[in-house]
Amino acid sequence: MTHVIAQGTFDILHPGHVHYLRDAKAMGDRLTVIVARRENVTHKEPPILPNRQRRDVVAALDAVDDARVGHPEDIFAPIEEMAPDIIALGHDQHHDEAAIEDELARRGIDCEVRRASARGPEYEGELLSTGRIIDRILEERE
Ligand SMILES: Cc1cc2nc3c(=O)[nH]c(=O)nc-3n(C[C@H](O)[C@H](O)[C@H](O)COP(=O)(O)O)c2cc1C
Ligand SMILES: Nc1ncnc2c1ncn2[C@@H]1O[C@H](COP(=O)(O)OP(=O)(O)OP(=O)(O)O)[C@@H](O)[C@H]1O
Repeated sequence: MTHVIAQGTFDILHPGHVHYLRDAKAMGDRLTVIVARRENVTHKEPPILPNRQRRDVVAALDAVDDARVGHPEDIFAPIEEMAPDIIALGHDQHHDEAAIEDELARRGIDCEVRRASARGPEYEGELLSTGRIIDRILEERE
C-alpha cells in the first residue's frame, strides 16, 4: 500500500484543489491531507475559515481517505508519525523539494517528494484560486 500525503491551506475549495488531491491520490493507494494551521499560513493572507472547517470539507472529498489539521510548530512531526511513501507538493507551492528531502533524510524518513500537476480553467470565468475568489466577492459585494 502506497501512502501519499498532500497539504495546503484549502480555504474556500475550488476545482484546482479537487484536481490536486485527485492527482496526489493517483500517485498511490491512500491519501492523507494535512491542512495548514492558520498561524502557519504566513506567506499570504491568513485563511478566512477555521482550521476544523477546512479539515472537515477536505475530508469529505472522494479522493481523500483522511484529513487532519497540521502540527502547530513542527511540520515534519506528522510526517514522522505517519511515515508516508510520497509527499505530493502542489504545482505552485513555495516549498523547496531539495530542502524537504534533506530534512526527511536527516530524520531517517524514507519518503519521496513529487510535484502534482496544474489545472487551468476549462471555461470562461472559472476561478481556480481562493485569493481570486475572495477578490471577486469583495469587488461584487461592496
Ligand atoms: C511536508 C509538509 C508538511 C506540512 N505539515 C504541516 C503541519 O503539520 N502543520 C501546518 O500548519 N502546516 C503544515 N504544512 C503546510 C504549510 O504550512 C503549507 O505549505 C502552507 O502554509 C500552505 O501553503 P499553500 O499556499 O499551498 O496553501 C506542511 C507542508 C509540507 C510541505
Ligand atoms: N488550479 C490548480 N491546479 C492544481 N493545483 C492547484 C490549483 N489551485 C490550487 N492548487 C493546489 O492546491 C493546494 C492548496 O492550495 P491553496 O490552499 O494555497 O489554494 P489556492 O487557491 O492556490 O490559494 P491562493 O490562490 O489564494 O494562494 C496547493 O498545493 C495548490 O498547488
